[in-house]
Amino acid sequence: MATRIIYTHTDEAPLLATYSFLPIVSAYAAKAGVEVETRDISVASRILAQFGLADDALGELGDLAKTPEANIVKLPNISASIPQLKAAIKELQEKGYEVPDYPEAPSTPEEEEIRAKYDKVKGSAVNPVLREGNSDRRAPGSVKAYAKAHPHTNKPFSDNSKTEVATMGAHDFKSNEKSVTLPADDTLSIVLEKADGETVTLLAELPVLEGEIVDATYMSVAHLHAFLENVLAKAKADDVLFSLHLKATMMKVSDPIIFGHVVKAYFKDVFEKYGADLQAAGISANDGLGAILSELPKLEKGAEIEEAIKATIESGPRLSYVNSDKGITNLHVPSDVIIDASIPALVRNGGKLWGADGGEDDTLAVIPDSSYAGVYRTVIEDVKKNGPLDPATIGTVPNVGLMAQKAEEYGSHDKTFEIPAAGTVRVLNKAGDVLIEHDVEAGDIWRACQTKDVPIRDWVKLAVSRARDSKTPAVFWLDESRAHDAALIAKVTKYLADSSVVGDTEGADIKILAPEAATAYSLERLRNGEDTISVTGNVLRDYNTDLFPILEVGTSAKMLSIVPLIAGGGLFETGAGGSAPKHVQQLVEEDYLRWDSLGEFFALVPSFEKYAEQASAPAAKVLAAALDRATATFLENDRSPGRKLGTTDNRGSHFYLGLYWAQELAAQTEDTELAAAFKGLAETLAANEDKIVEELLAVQGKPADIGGYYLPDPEKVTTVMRPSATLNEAIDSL
Ligand SMILES: NC(=O)C1=CN([C@@H]2O[C@H](COP(=O)(O)OP(=O)(O)OC[C@H]3O[C@@H](n4cnc5c(N)ncnc54)[C@H](OP(=O)(O)O)[C@@H]3O)[C@@H](O)[C@H]2O)C=CC1
Ligand SMILES: O=C(O)CCC(=O)C(=O)O
Ligand SMILES: [Mg+2]
Repeated sequence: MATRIIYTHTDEAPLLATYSFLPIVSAYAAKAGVEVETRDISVASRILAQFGLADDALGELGDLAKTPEANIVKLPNISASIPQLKAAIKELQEKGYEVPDYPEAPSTPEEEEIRAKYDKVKGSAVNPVLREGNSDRRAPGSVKAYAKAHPHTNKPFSDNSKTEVATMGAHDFKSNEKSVTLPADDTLSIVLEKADGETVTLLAELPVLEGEIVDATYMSVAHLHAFLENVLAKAKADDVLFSLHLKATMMKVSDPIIFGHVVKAYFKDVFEKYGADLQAAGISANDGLGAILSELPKLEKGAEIEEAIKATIESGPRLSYVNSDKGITNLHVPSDVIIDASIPALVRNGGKLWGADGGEDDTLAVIPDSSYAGVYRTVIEDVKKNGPLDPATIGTVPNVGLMAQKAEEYGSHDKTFEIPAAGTVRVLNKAGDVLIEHDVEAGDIWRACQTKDVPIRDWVKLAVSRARDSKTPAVFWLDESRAHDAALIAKVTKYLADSSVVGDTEGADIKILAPEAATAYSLERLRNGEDTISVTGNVLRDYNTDLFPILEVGTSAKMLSIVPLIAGGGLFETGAGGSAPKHVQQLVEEDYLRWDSLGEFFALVPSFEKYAEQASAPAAKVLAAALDRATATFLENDRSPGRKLGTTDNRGSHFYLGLYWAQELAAQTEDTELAAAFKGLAETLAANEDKIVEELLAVQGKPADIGGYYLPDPEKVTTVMRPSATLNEAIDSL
């Protein structure tokens, strides 16, 4: 397979930005003989692929990620909740694609098959496929320097702030966890023996490898209900906003169920009275209040139910709102409030969220499972006690995350079950021995997780090499009182002592601390201006790489996010954040895109470097070095998009990056042919700066037509995202 860089087409804001930025990248790369191709892994394209109407680009890239040739630049994509999936299906149908409706309650084999296809598209369906390596995310030095010179505001909590985290702490995933490390390759099975003696096979075959850690746990639904009743009463008594924080996208099986329980608990009276009507109409609380409200007009008692819902909101604990103007509550859509981004945004905002009237207030942040809630609780307590973190002076907390081969909770979906009847769930080996068992009740959410040994070794090795290379202390965030973590600690300790795995650890400062202690330790160092690498499992990888960047540099979009693939290739993620749906809304309303592509700029540097190595193409290295210097100039000159109309937006930021990059290429002496090729463009762009900026600003302020949301029209988007004829001509004639 010829070496090439695959630049992914995804969704929402990063997709729009791609229409502006990729023409520049492709033109520059072509001059250096670097091949850049695109693959469409948007949610729309993945739906079409399931029904044979588009290529299976994700499948292709998943295979590629397992080879040394892989060089993939992966932009953030939508991890679709059911309401988003249905909206995408509707848009495709309206555009003439023959894709079936989403079967809410499949009753025939054909419907089951359709449902299974959509389940492959649902939730976080891209990242786990491409992430065939562990994760190295950090704020580049230039970004830290920029943040220190131009600190954003982390607001203080008020003296009597009532904001706090509520979590179960018992009878939840954390407290019920059991773990085993497999002594040999095996095939496990998961069975439920019901109280009446009948045996149900939940999963017939679960192949495992020697040294693999398998754990299982469950959340008791009865205790979840009791907890929710308490927290709803507490939010009401304390007169704070009630907000729920889950990861319904990544935890696509368990968390929508938990979300549904919260919706049902908040609207308890409504569900007691009208639950049967809603169920009969195929309306699921798991899809959120938004989905319920939009289906009500079709119901005979629709108006009555809507009144009851309104009355509950008025009399119940005050809800936090995602968009007060549009009446979108925290409980509207399971994917609107995603914990990794939502809690850091809350901390940055002085512990306040928004209420029904758009005013800010303190909140009771509800995180049902206690596995990682303590991290956020520790941060909130720290900020309450010591004041906000000051971006001008604090250090940094980079992350090395265990992620490969669907490690831990984020790979648990095919092993997660809403238990149909009381009994005992058992994990058995092939010989029939019981490895793990739990007594469960109907409705409990039971799940198993797998963590393979090869990724663990690779992760420990990566942590040590990052600690050594950056001369930064590293802390493994592992809790010996948690069964899974205890198994992991045994391996970490073993591999740290094995130089054949980690090389020389001389001089590397490495600790193991439980997550809360690790948070406190890292925060103390952070306040002293010191850096501490967090070495974590997959969930804290996700949480920490939004949390610390948002507090340190204002956003996780500016992160360097590298996935050294175990097979030798490279996956370069662009930033650590998501696809910023609010940004699309702004573009459509006023032709202004505030998406910051720094993550893309940073990802391309190591991607070109990798290409240089893979294809023995020194010109790619020159391209990388020039881009790196151009990005530094870009930051020095403050060329990132502003937030408001009338300033340089995403498109203008690409012009400046293109200008600086061309100037760097023209000025370098390593590859004189390349320098000559860019001389003219660098001059043209510099000479036309005012004209280009004017052309880019001229379009702002009016609605923009992109011809769709999930599958926008490429021609229309091109027109919107490339509005400067002068810039286009210069780039296209390179
Ligand atoms: N790697 C991936 O593929 C990821 C995908 N996702 C997906 O993204 C979607 C949205 O998730 P959400 O939790 O809202 O998180 P986002 O990171 O998309 O958004 C949170 C906020 O962060 C800011 N932000 C994020 N990226 C940028 C950027 N490049 N430039 C400027 N600001 C940025 C925006 O703030 P403001 O509005 O103030 O400008 C945005 O509203 C979901 O579908 C989710 O599943 C989420 C995380 C990672
Ligand atoms: O895949 C997803 O849904 C989100 C991924 C994410 O948030 C992350 O990796 O930081
Ligand atoms: Mg994340």
